[in-house]
Amino acid sequence: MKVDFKNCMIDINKDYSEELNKFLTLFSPIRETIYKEEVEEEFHDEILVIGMGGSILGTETIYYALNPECKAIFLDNTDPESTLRKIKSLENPKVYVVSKSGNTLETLINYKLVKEKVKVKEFIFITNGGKLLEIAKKNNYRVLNIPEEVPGRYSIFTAVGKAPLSAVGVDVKRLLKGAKALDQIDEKHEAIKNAIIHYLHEREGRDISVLFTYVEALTYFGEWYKQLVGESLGKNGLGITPLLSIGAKDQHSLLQLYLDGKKDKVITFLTVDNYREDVEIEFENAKKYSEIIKAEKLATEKALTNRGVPNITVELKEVCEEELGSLLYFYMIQVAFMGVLYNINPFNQPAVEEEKRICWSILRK
Ligand SMILES: O=P(O)(O)OC[C@H]1O[C@H](O)[C@H](O)[C@@H](O)[C@@H]1O
Repeated sequence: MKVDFKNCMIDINKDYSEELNKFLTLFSPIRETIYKEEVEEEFHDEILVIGMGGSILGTETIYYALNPECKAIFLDNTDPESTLRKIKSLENPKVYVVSKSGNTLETLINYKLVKEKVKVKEFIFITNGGKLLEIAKKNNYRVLNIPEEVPGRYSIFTAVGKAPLSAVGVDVKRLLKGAKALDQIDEKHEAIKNAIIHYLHEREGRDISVLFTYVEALTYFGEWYKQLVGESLGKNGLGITPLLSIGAKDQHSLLQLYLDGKKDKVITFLTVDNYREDVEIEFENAKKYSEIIKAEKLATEKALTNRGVPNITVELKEVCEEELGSLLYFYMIQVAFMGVLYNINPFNQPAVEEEKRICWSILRK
């Protein structure tokens, strides 16, 4: 992957070595995960993953981006229509139940529903404790653990992602290879630079981070990015707001706002050099279909730049395991380093506990 900062419209003129040293200590448990290759699950032609937030979004990101042959269904919410439609489509799945705490309400109820309604080939629990570990022990399910010091939304390179992804045939070693390719972390690292750029813009009031993906296969990456940014940085009245847009179609819905609305945004284009599918077609001077969306992205980039809207382009060679491993690791570095710049803990999410307490009390009335 490569990052183009030419339209970032801000100068980095401070030494961040002190913050970098603090970051390297903070980030070390996450760095360790990309060097552990132990988890390889047997391939199965139908899997179901049950989880929430960091326990499922990374796996969905990679699955939906690569779109492997094997069928995978994800229960990541409690919407009855969607959940029951998914459950009805299952025949005899291998089921991964993923929850670091083991106490997440949605994961517990979705496990119970599947246990009662689906003929399951095998349950594998990826958890460190709580009610789920008790259930696993009682039913003698296989249990995989997550390094305790790795927060959920940074855990894609642990068994959380590696187990279900290897079960659907994703080449996890290539995923890790992509992350390792970005593991020489110094002040010149592009993720560190991108962190400082977004931090400095936020300090000047540009606190909305628009992820404008011109690759529909990376839509779920946007969901993962939302949680990573929202939960890591939204503390003590601080943070930036992640907003997902899909190119080229959002040029016809949100671009007016980005061009002529409040100047409170930093746009990140997410593109590929090579689309995995393409077709020859003559249209104006274009000879291939992919030339259209590339022209649209370039035009949008120029229009935003002409209006003084800061924008950065992150370009993957194409959507593949290595590039996805690099992309996820890039943003984990960026967001964790932004936590250091804000002097907050990017790895917890204390505020969400209040909602959970209230919900359990409602259900227990
Ligand atoms: O993995 P779990 O313990 O089930 O947690 C799943 C998710 O729920 C929590 O409430 C947090 O919002 C997320 O950071 C976490 O990823």
